Amino acid sequence: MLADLTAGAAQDALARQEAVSLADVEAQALAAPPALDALSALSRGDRVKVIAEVKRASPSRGHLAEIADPAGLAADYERGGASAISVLTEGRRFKGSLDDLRSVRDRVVLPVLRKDFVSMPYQVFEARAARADLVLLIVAALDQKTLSELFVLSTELGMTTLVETHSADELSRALDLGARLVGVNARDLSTFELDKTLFAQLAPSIPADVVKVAESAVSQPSDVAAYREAGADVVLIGEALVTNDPVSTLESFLAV
Ligand SMILES: O=C(O)c1ccccc1NCC(=O)[C@H](O)[C@H](O)COP(=O)(O)O
Repeated sequence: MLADLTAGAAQDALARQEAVSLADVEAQALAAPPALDALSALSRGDRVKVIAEVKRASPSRGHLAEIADPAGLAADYERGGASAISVLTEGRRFKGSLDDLRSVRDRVVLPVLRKDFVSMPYQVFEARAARADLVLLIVAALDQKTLSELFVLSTELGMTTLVETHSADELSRALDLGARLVGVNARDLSTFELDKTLFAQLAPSIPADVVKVAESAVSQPSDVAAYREAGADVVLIGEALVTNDPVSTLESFLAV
């Protein structure tokens, strides 16, 4: 599944490259206003922070929410206390787009994450051209050379990279890069199985100065509390926010 998602996202990026060349998208990226300092926005504070996700659908859950106005939803997230917004831009299975990201960027002042299956420099330039402040790189989807090249490119463009892991080996590959923002996804992206204990298993191996993100599987405040107890600085939440009232649900998660 992860290989299919990554290959599909690359195919779609190559199709967009027919319309806007690599040189043009690079020029747009370099001309964009500077990225916001997402790492500072997400660094450990007294309370857990939330990256709130704009997520219409997913391979594991199918249709989740219509979200006709992604910018309006992001504004609700901002009002509810989110520290950053994640926008799924993958079109085939998540029904997202870069237009969603651009409209969110225009509405909120929070850092915005491009959440996609990135495997090519073109997609990193696109993210910055759309004024994303963060980009996701999934260790399981990339060999170490490609991962490193995309990480360096994202950093050179001024973005923060959320490096996503799902095992001890992937975590060590993320730390080898010098990643400052590391995610542990409870969801196995190939089987969709959720392991809410994975973050607690891997977190002790993440250095104290690395910002730790627990991703997926939050459905109630006690899930946020458990991630926080296990050392999460940040929790990334999608489904629970798009299928419930976003402001009050977010507030309940932040009250733990
Ligand atoms: O959500 C999926 O089904 C999925 C399947 C394959 C690859 C990625 C997938 N989701 C991306 C994410 O990791 C989540 O959108 C994100 O962590 C939020 O998760 P949740 O709060 O459980 O919606």
